[in-house]
Amino acid sequence: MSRVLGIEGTAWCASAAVHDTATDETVIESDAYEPDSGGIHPREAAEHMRETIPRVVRAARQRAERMAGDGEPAIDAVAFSRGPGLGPCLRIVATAARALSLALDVPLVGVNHMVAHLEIGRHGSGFRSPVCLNASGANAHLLGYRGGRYRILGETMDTGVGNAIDKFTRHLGWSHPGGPKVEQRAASGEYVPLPYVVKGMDFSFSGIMSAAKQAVDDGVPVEDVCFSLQETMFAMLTEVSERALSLTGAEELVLGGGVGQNARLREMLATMCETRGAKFHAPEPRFLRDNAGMIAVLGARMYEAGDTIPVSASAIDSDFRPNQVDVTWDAGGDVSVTRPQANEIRGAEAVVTMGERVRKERVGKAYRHPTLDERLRSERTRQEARLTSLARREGVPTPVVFDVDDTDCVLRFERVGDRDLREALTESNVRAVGRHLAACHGAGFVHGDPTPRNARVGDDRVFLIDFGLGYHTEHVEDYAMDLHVFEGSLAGTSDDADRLTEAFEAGYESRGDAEVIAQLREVEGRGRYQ
Ligand SMILES: C[C@@H](O)[C@H](NC(=O)OP(=O)(O)OC[C@H]1O[C@@H](n2cnc3c(N)ncnc32)[C@H](O)[C@@H]1O)C(=O)O
Ligand SMILES: [Fe+2]
Repeated sequence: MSRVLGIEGTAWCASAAVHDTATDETVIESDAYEPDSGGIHPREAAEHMRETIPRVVRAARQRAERMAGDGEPAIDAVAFSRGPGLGPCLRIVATAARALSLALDVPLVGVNHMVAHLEIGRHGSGFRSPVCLNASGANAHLLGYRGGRYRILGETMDTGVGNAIDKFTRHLGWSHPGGPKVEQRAASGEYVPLPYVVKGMDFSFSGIMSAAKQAVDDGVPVEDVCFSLQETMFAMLTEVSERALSLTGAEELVLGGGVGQNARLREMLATMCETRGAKFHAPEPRFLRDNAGMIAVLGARMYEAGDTIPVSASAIDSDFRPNQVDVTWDAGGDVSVTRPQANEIRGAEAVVTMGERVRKERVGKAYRHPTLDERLRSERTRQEARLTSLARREGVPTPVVFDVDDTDCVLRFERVGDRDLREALTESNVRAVGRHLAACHGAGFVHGDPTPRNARVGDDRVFLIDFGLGYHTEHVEDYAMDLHVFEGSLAGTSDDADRLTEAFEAGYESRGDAEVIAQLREVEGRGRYQ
């Protein structure tokens, strides 16, 4: 049993909290930085931390003393947000934490802010092996625990979800944070189409933000743009969450991050989970937005697992990624991969009935706006039929398409393979996938969602299926993204990802363009905190 004081201050929220593991009580003292105009200015934010951290820490210490029994130490350890975040802010928080740990002579715990955003949901729900959606200011990603670390199953390729919304509201001259204001104005809006960009479990917000700004400049009512922004961005997040549940076989979803305070996002995720028969948990708002409570809760778990650091090794890391953290506490079981196949499979998007032939119906999604829903379903049905046939002509094994109905969104295919690649993850099979993707790219299109689930293995061939997210493109970046999606799903689902990734790339290189592999390295190395 322990009582841990946590300190948070990665960007806008100066906060200190105490978590008592005996009573499961968490008290939080916060002081928000509110810029006079524009977005967060790093120097002003750091100034805010300098001014307010001592006060919130003092208040939290007083609360800890009141919680402690007679003769008992009030605080057993000091935990702090080590990153990611704004360097000048992180340094002030770290300095305060080090000083307090030395003064009280208690251990120091360095917490990853993003892992804290999701662990607070796991703590509150009691879920064992959830998929976690972090929808915060500077980030947006899907995580699943496997083999000692949280793996990034999917993430934004550019801006974090909250920052994207805030950039849009800055264009309108609204003050920071923009998220709550967009939610308010959306209440009276109507749907207008905006770009919808999902690549496997990755996604991008840059196109939609420019389109939203342009729409306002063109005179589209602001309420309508706010409404559609939410409908589109949150449908993207819900779709990738569903795909992650489907790919990993997980049956629990937890939400984390400041954007999780948005009622429409929570509603969409809850509806999606209910339809799938999965469980959904969103922490209460005080634990969703930045707060030191989540730092104290995870800090206490780490402290009890002996995961403390000496002051000399407590440097901050402004790009600290969640998959860099060695999980020392009980993070539940690995998300599983393969499950027995039934004749009716509910994938992320469609109901697939396997008879002599395969019938695939893209069913309506109750969570998304009907107009958007119809558009996505019929576009993807048509696209899947076209690209499946085109890939065959390029020598890639794919099923024959017998029938396309883009009104009811039903396709009928030849049945191929006898299991999917998740159950046959061998080097030679992933090498074949590499070769097949190279052939598609050579013909000027991408698959769009190449995961082990979308490859079927037969006696002597590996078939690609499910081209619904594919599109024609000449951009090397798009080809690299295709590879990135496949490699990401290997990392998320296999314990042997490194060896398989190598084989996959060797297969690609045997047919494909070396420039694409070079671009893939670029994509992987890109700092995504904007
Ligand atoms: C690295 C760290 O500093 C960063 N934290 C962060 O950005 O604060 P957080 O509290 O998790 O999220 C703030 C974001 O959450 C958005 N937000 C707050 N209320 C919202 C609402 N009702 N609807 C939509 N967005 C909302 C804000 O506009 C802002 O962009 C992060 O976790 O990425
Ligand atoms: Fe955050």
